[in-house]
Amino acid sequence: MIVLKLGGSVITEKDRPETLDGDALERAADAIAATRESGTEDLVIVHGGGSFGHHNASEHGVTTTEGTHDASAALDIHGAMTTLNQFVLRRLLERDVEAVPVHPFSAAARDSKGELDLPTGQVETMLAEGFVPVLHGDVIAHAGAGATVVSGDELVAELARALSADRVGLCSTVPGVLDDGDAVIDRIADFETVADVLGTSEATDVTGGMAGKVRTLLGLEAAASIFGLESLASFLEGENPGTTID
Ligand SMILES: Nc1ncnc2c1ncn2[C@@H]1O[C@H](COP(=O)(O)OP(=O)(O)OP(=O)(O)O)[C@@H](O)[C@H]1O
Ligand SMILES: C=C(C)CCOP(=O)(O)O
Repeated sequence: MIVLKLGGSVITEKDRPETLDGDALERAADAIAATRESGTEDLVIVHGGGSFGHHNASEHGVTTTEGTHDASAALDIHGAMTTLNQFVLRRLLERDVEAVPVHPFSAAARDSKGELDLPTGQVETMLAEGFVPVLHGDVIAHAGAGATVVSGDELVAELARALSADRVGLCSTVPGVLDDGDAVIDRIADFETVADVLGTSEATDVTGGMAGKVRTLLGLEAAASIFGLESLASFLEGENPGTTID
């Protein structure tokens, strides 16, 4: 079983609020549809926010740790993410991928230490019935903090653990994690050796950019790959393009 994240930076124009990158989303949907035709592996998709969600969260001062008790602020962030989710679902459905939504705001929560609790029974039943569940970064209730952001990367990690994923892929706007000479780093096994080159996102991003991504993926049992859109098809066909985090 594969857990795949479509980075918000790939499927949107991240520096222009609420702007889809329609071409990139179509290319991603084409690659997914092509492997669904031939493949039998279960697939769970998570997408990030890009220019949907991060701008709204930033305007309301909401991050993964700073919450809000203002329901309209939470709905503003959630609404941007469900709008993007509709675009993603539609492009997949147009290609006969049986994609169905799972909205984390209604399914997950954090405890007072910020630990994510994401029940996955519904995702497992969807998979067993042949659907492709599509989750997304969102706001979720957070004990003692109101509602905070949950990143697509956190959801990927939690799903990979709970569903014992065989493969985890993060399709981003870069061909992998880059070193200080902009070459793709093949393999990352610990945070400290790459900490100096890991930055945040160049665009508005409340969830930590590449540094947050690597940190989240390092704790996983399954190896994870970070790669660019040009390598999505090869990842889905079983290769390990870009950077492997294990
Ligand atoms: N060493 C690095 N190698 C590659 N990218 C890096 C590095 N340091 C910082 N970055 C930044 O991280 C970005 C990718 O992180 P980002 O969180 O934007 O990705 P995403 O998951 O695709 O998007 P989103 O968080 O919106 O879902 C790159 O576009 C780049 O600007
Ligand atoms: C900002 C929100 C609501 C979602 C963030 O998800 P990410 O783009 O995966 O970090």
